[in-house]
Amino acid sequence: MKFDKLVAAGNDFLLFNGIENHIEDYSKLALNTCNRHFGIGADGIMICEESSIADIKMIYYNSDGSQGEMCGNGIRCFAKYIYDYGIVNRSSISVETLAGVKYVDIQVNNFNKAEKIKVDMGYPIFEAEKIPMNLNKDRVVNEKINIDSREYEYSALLVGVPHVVIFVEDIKEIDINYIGKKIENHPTFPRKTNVNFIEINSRKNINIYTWERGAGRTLGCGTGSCASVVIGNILNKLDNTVEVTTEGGNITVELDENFKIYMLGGANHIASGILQIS
Ligand SMILES: N[C@@H](CCC[C@H](N)C(=O)O)C(=O)O
Repeated sequence: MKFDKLVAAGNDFLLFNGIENHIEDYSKLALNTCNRHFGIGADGIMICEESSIADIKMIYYNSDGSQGEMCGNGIRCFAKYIYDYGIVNRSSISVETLAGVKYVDIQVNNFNKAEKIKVDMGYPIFEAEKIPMNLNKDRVVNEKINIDSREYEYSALLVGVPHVVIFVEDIKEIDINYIGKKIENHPTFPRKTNVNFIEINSRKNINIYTWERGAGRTLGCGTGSCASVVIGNILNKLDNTVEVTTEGGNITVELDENFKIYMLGGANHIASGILQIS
């Protein structure tokens, strides 16, 4: 079966055409192909399928074989894949995801290939119950969580997938592999969570380190970048338009006055190949 590898902000993905191929088990496909030693290597996979409510359906699985409702860097790669291969022949595309229909605008280069992609990410969800969390609160802002003997001040919200946002003075001092995994699996989050550590450079620029639910440490996270800007804005630490510096590249996040989120960034095609199915 043909695969393509794309990357956005250092978050790498394998894309498969589910319209042309019958794929038996997406979870197994993700586990096998994302493995960086025995597979191709990626943070997750996406499959395109026909949609009855949008131009196209995006199915997302993390590298551990779990399904994700949405992926911010992923949807930019997905849009590039769909546009560049002419699967949908328009530069404004609606994409069905498990987190609702997302609207994507593609800016093309001189070779008629997708270069910059703007995604209307919709509205964040703040109610603890819907994130979901074992808490009864309308907003989870500046709550406390204990990991081993240390207390962290965190905020949580749903931007398609659950996110925890923690502001720190120096992100390099955080043992994200250890703390990220602990918070991901903390009993407060019955469906686990993504975890973002943020260092503020100015009201318009932050650095972010992310630990992803289902994928572990990644170089960037689109939904995590959006979640972090929303919380930073609520706490009056950040403006409405923020450049998010991930370890794999920059993403611009814009909020309107009602917290509707727009995410803008690039996506690159790395390779195409044939997967041997045994
Ligand atoms: N890489 C992501 C998020 C992918 C989904 C996530 N790990 C989950 O299942 O919660 C992004 O760029 O948003």
